[in-house]
Amino acid sequence: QDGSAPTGDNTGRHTYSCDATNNALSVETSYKKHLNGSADVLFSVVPGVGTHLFRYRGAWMQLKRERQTQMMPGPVDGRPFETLSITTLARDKHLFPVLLEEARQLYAEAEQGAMVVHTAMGTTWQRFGPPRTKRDLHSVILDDGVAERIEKDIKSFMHRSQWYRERGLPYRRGYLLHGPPGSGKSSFIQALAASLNYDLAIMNLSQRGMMDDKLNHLLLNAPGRSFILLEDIDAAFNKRVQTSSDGYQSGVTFSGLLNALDGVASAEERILFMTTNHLDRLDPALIRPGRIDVAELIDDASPSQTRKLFLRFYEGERDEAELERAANEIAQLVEENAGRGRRISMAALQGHFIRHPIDTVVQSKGELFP
Ligand SMILES: Nc1ncnc2c1ncn2[C@@H]1O[C@H](COP(=O)(O)OP(=O)(O)OP(=O)(O)O)[C@@H](O)[C@H]1O
Repeated sequence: QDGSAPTGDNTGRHTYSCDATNNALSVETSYKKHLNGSADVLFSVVPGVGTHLFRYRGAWMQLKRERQTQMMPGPVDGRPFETLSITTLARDKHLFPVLLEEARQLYAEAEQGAMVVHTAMGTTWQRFGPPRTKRDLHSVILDDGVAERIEKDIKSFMHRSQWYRERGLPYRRGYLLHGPPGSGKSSFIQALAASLNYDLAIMNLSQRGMMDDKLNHLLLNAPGRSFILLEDIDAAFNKRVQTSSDGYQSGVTFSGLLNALDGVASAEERILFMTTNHLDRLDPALIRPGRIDVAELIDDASPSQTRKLFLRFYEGERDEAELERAANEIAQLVEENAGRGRRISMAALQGHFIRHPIDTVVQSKGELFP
């Protein structure tokens, strides 16, 4: 470390130079903060800014890493532009395509099986931590037919770019998932994106400093091949413009959201998901083709979801007939309580299954509806 202030930003990616001279290595640190407050820190040693010599398949090559003062514009993460130049003797130049192809493959392997999550920071999108392991779509259990309907719709949209283009329509689709907390809205969107090899760009409209113009800019400059997720959209306009004690203003207005959704059409595909716990608080003007094309209720646990979640959790721990009996018993309890207007979220059911091994899960079922 050369004692200078780290370059970087609040995403947690910092680069410290080991040495100001050439051939220096840099240590790149990235951290990912979890919701429970814990953090993972990763280090990697990379060639620092300057000139480096290395051997590749018997040939000497020179790598020059230069950093410009300008920052990368648009949906990337505010890092400076860099140029990497590789030089070798003319007799070894056939190795360039080999080296680039190997680099491409290594990159693809590292990203495979993982999805990148971007979050909105100011007016740019930033990668949120290292790529995440993809969640299996079948691990999110929605009520019968719901997941299949959404999946079918989105796949059909993905095959219709030509159709939209020929009719001069903006190539966009909007989905609204509404329902109580802990029903799997966010988990499903994340798993669906992963299953279709898309990344996720998450934005919360009520986050500090979010204003109409920022929202518009972020939507227009969303990262490529990503689902955009606007969380808790109702929370935003209930507050209107707020000024906190430090004079900081934030607030997205309803007309600001409509403008951003309708914004200047680009040829790029846009797949937008919105979630809310309160459908009744949304203005019907939102539900219009191009803004929200498909709205689905993602509700508290149904008896069928309860059964499936149970079987997924305890699969293989008893013989099938015994598991079926236990699953049905819990599902029946959920059904009886629903009849009395008492519902339970999938998140709460999951919590119960995590707390109890198969031996105690049925006898402690009373805890589900205290
Ligand atoms: N339908 C489901 N199937 C499997 N797991 C679920 C389901 N619903 C919720 N969970 C589990 O509960 C937790 C919370 O779920 P999630 O955040 O997706 O809910 P949500 O509906 O988006 O909630 P909120 O409205 O509060 O954002 C996650 O750990 C998830 O695995």
